[in-house]
Amino acid sequence: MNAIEIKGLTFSYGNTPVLKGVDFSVPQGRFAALIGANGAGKSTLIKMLLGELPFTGETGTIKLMGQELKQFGDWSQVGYVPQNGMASYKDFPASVEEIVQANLYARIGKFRFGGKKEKELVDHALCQVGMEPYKKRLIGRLSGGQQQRVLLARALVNCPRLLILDEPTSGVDETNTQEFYRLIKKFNRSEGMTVLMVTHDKSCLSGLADDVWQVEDGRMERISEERGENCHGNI
Ligand SMILES: Nc1ncnc2c1ncn2[C@@H]1O[C@H](COP(=O)(O)OP(=O)(O)OP(=O)(O)O)[C@@H](O)[C@H]1O
Repeated sequence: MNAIEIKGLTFSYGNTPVLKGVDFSVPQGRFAALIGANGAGKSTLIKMLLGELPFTGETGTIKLMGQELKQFGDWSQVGYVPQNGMASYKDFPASVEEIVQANLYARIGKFRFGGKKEKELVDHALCQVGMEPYKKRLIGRLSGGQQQRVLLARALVNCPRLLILDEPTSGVDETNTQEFYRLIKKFNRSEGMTVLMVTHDKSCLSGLADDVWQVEDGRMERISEERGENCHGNI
């Protein structure tokens, strides 16, 4: 099954077309990278996948885990790490553990606070990314690379089947970038977690991504693969 399947997708901001008939799929368990020039439409595509932009069936189809986006409801299956996720929240008054736990509200419910089980899940997610020792610290008092690791823990706390990352290491130094990629690859391989990562860092892709897709002129083309049969169109 494809974790992501997009057919004939078009999207415009006002009268400006950005996506002009995108065909794209990521089979479950695979690691796909998305590259393309500034303004090519990568983040727009991610926003559409996350249901953050208006979408009508007339402009193509998006399926997540085999379900039409409009019907898809279990967002705990999807983890998301944004670009420079906490950069505009320097004084955000929440601790690392609160930031991660916030992603558990769907299971905690509106009327109570997280209990022992939720605290264990948060600790586990923070341990996985090496940030458990910082759990009481305010998020704004961490470095950019550390904040991105916390956002990765936040994405992982629900054990998602699909992890989407939008330039997760922009502004992160080389050593921490490599460590970040190593972690993502580990979850992809050991947990079978499907990964879609937007990146400008082409040098990282060898040995990391199974497929590399390029967005150009509103369309997508698969330009390379490590495991697969052909280099164009859907798998
Ligand atoms: N909210 C918006 N309203 C109007 N136009 C937008 C909006 N957001 C993005 N755009 C335009 O849509 C196009 C695609 O933008 P998008 O952010 O998807 O590109 P990108 O490939 O992610 O770029 P980058 O690599 O710079 O992050 C760009 O021309 C951009 O200026």
